[in-house]
This record gives sequence, structure tokens and C-alpha cells, in this order.
Amino acid sequence: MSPDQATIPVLDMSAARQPYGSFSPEFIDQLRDAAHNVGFFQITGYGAAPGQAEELLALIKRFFDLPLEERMKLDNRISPHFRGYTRMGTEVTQGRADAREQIDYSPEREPVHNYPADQPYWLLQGHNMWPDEALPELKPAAMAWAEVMSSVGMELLRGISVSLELPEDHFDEPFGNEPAWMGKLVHYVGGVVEAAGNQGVGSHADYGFVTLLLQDEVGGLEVLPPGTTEWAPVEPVPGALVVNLGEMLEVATEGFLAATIHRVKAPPPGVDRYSVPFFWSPRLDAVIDPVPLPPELKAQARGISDDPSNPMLASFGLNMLKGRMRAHPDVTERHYPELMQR
Ligand SMILES: O=C(O)CCC(=O)C(=O)O
Ligand SMILES: [Fe+2]
Repeated sequence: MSPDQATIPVLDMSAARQPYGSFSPEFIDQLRDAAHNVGFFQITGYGAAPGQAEELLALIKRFFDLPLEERMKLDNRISPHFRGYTRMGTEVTQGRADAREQIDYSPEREPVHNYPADQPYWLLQGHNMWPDEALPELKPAAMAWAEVMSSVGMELLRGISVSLELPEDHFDEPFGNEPAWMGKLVHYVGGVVEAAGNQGVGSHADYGFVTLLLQDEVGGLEVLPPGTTEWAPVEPVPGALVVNLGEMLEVATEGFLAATIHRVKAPPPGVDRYSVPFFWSPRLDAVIDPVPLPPELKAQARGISDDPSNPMLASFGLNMLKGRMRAHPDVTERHYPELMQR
């Protein structure tokens, strides 16, 4: 691929496996190319029920149409686990407000109260916040979505493992037991958040493994694949999910896989955009070993700007906590002033 000709590949997940169950070599080649060259692709045939994505997006719109006082019953500042509702313009990326409001949610588990001082990431575990009275349909729809996304995330990681000539179950151990996924139900607005300007969400790479994004038909997502200098749009494809890779996969493969930088432009004034990013992530205490690459892939690895014994791989939970603290400094200050110091 020559610079500035980035196209976002579309892969058909329903053709990923052959009738006897192993991955199709064509699918694996497409997946490897997309994950290495672009770091972004779209998938169709990923197994959602008919109408499931549309129904979820419609429910999300209904939530954000509720009066602010209803939405504020889920105020994320109440949650010590970085869950719940973040008001318009209060999330920060690259030091600037984002023109979006959202609900963050993760697996519903009991909070951990006594964790070792060097494992503060356990504070991320706990209960979600949902509009149980105003919109009781939202929770089951969002949790059912997370279930589908978890299967897709697992299947894609298996495909990625095979594409790196690893056993299919290479990542099963860190992901198998209590994966710490996170879903976001997001509403972008145009022309409302002055401090955001045209920033829907500022440019960033995702910190984890695999992100699965459902976006509506509005558009605005743009990406900067490795070796390119111009932002490429990820056009909405009806029935498709957008997939991108996170920094832990990039670091674990010495840059063979691309954690591609992306951003979302705020929609034009008066236009709303809804999306559901889902971050498929391992256990909070997962430690990821560098991936042994076969020589022909190692030769194509771009390397990473950080130290190769990158402490990033040492703990997924610490990475996630760092990301959550950065995005929500108000939550951190309120519940964990001592972490702010660190
Ligand atoms: O909403 C989108 O299209 C992408 C959002 C995103 O990149 C993120 O939340 O990490
Ligand atoms: Fe992202």
C-alpha cells in the first residue's frame, strides 16, 4: 500500500472458517494484511441477531433524549469504578473536551475491597449504572450486545493468532476467565460543546487489544494508518462493524500489528451521531508475553517507540486504569486523590 491510499478492508466473518472448523487460509491472509497494514477493517456476517444493532442504537437515542436529570441519576462521578453516564463535553482527549456524552459499562461483578497497593486496577471492577426506571430495556440490550461482541472479539483474536502462525488458543488464557471488557454507548453532537470545536473525540490509539465499533450512518471516524499522512474516513457500511487493534497487541508484536491512531469529527450542528465502541480486553491481572513471531513476519515488524521490555505488557489492568484516569480526571480526583499524586 502506498502512503495516502489507505482503504479500509471489509472482511466477511461468516466465511472465516471452513466447514470442518479451521480458519480459511484466504480469511487469515486478509486478516493479517488488514491488521498489519491498516490496523482498521470492517467485518460483516459477525453473528448479531437480525435487527439487534438497529434496536440497540434506537434505545441509545432514547436514553440520550431523556431529560438531563434522568441521565444524571447515572452520573459517573458517583461510581468509584468509572461506570455510568459522562455529561456532554466532560471527557477529555489530548487535553481537550470531546463533543460527546456516554454511558460506560463493563462486566457486572462484585467490587474488590482489599486489593494489594500495587494492583490498584481492581478498583475498576464493580457494578454498572443503568436507567432502571426511565428506560429498563437498555440494560438487557446493552448486555446482550456485549455477549455477542465478546464472541466476536474472541474469534478475531483466534484468527489473529493463526495469522501470526501461533496456535489458535494463544490468547485464550488471559481472556478466558473474567475478561475485563468495556462497552460505551455514545452520543456525539455538533455545535453544542464550544470547548470541543470540531473534536468529536480527539486523536488517540486504543490501549488494549481489539476494539469492535458499531457506528450509525452519520460517519466522522477517521484513521491514520502506519506510513500515511492523511486522515482516511471509515465510511459507515450498513450491517458492518468496524474493528481496530490496540496498543497492547502492537507492543506484543513489536509493531507488526498496528494500533492505528484515529479520531472522530464532531457532526455538523444539529446532527446527532450514535456509536457503540466495545473494547475486548483480558483479565485485569493479565500479563501478556511478547509474541514469538516467525522470521518472515518479524522482518516486517515496524518496531515500537517504547523500550522492548515495555512495562505496558506487564499488566493490562494498570494500562486500563491509566486510560480511565486520564479520560475522567474528575472521577479520579473524587474517589482516588492518592492515585492522582502517583
Ligand atoms: O465513536 C467512534 O466512532 C469511535 C470512538 C473511539 O475511538 C473510542 O471511544 O475509543
Ligand atoms: Fe478509539
